Amino acid sequence: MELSNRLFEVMARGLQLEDPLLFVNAHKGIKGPDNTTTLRTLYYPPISQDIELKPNQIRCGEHSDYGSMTLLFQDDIGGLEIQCLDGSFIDATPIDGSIIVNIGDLMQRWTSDKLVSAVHKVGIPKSIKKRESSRQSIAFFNVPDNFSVVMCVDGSDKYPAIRPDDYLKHKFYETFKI
Ligand SMILES: O=C(O)CCC(=O)C(=O)O
Ligand SMILES: [Fe+2]
Repeated sequence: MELSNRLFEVMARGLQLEDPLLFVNAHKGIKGPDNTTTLRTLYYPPISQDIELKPNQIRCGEHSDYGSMTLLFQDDIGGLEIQCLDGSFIDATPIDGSIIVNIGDLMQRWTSDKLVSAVHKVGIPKSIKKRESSRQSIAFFNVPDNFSVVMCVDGSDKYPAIRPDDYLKHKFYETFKI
């Protein structure tokens, strides 16, 4: 949480916002009932050699995270890939002691596309040894408070103002059509 707040402040200062704590303040309810920030551990079971893989088999499908910012801790197995602006994917090769910072969709809306949400997926490691090991990652999905309003910080109307909980409902609907 402390690290997220430091990064939120750095982002706001980098964007030269009038209020450098704008993003920090929109996450103040993080421990309460009106904030859906989540810490999730993700376990990918080992893939033994006798398992038949489909062509282009992946461990986690292509997506961007819907919140403001995700801090992602991965082990040394690898497989995470990030999409570049030209549409190709590059490996986010694990670096010991590092954390991956992914911008989420709500931050992209908030900053009128100045910060772009990172499309990513988890593929199968090429090395047999790594494939046969399980993979563990931990994601800290930051989401602004339900009652905050995400509106373009540059004063434009590129995206209509939206509450994070309404945005989540809209995303669920788009994904599952329920
Ligand atoms: O396990 C990973 O490295 C990524 C997981 C992920 O992207 C997600 O859960 O949103
Ligand atoms: Fe993700």
